[in-house]
Amino acid sequence: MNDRALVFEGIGQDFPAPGQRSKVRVLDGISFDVGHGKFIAVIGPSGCGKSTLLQMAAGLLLPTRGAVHHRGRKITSINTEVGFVPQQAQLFPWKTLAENVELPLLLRGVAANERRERVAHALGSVGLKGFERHFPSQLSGGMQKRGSIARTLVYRPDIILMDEPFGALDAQTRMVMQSDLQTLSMEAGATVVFVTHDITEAVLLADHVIVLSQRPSRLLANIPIDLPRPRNMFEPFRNPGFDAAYDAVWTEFRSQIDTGRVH
Ligand SMILES: Nc1ncnc2c1ncn2[C@@H]1O[C@H](COP(=O)(O)OP(=O)(O)OP(=O)(O)O)[C@@H](O)[C@H]1O
Repeated sequence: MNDRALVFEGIGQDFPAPGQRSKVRVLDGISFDVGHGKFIAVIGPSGCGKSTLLQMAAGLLLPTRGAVHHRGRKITSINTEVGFVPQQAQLFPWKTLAENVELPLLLRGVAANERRERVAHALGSVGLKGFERHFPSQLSGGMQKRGSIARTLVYRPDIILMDEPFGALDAQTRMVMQSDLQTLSMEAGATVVFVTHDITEAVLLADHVIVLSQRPSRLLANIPIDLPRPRNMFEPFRNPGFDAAYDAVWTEFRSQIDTGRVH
């Protein structure tokens, strides 16, 4: 199991339902693993438990059944070796961009010289060199998002967990961010688990797409995406093999959308 960065093994999660005696089963027998340096996208209908899986990898929540292993070690408490970029990642408004990005290093007791170097490098890698002294209110939504990604990259986590990080961005900014993320993860050989609702985004970014069903959520498919890299994020259909890969994911996903539709 040590040769895998992350292993989800038979994960089940029941949550208390307000006003009811019985619990709600959210996840049911989910198993998949994440190889070192791989980019995994998790896709599934709203409320199926995608964020819940990420929280388990971060040790913020323990599964009702099964276990998550990180480098062969069962996660039983907060996992400080992963970086988490949540849906609504926010920078602290009273701190400058550089101070925001520096924060995880301060908390880890990294020396001032090294902090400066690593902050400069992280900001450079997300294209924010020159904005160090800006406050978040002086940055666009996309730049703030880049800042929150830099804040995660700066402490070099073993695995990066991203929960719909680009969901709130406009379409153009989103494509630029997807392209930047691909470059970053290719250069750094990063291991990424990326939650999204967007099939195109999943297919363009991932090495494997995990498709989950509606609640109680089961794993419908684990689809390898073998398109050559770098992939063209701006013109998805120009990537050779994109149509077939999109079809493979859509074929699994569509049944989940049809059954949820109100007629
Ligand atoms: N701490 C909790 N207590 C009770 N129920 C919870 C808790 N956390 C999540 N849930 C429930 O578990 C289900 C899955 O939530 P989760 O946020 O993981 O879904 P998701 O697939 O990420 O959804 P979305 O795509 O809409 O963001 C939801 O029905 C939610 O209400």
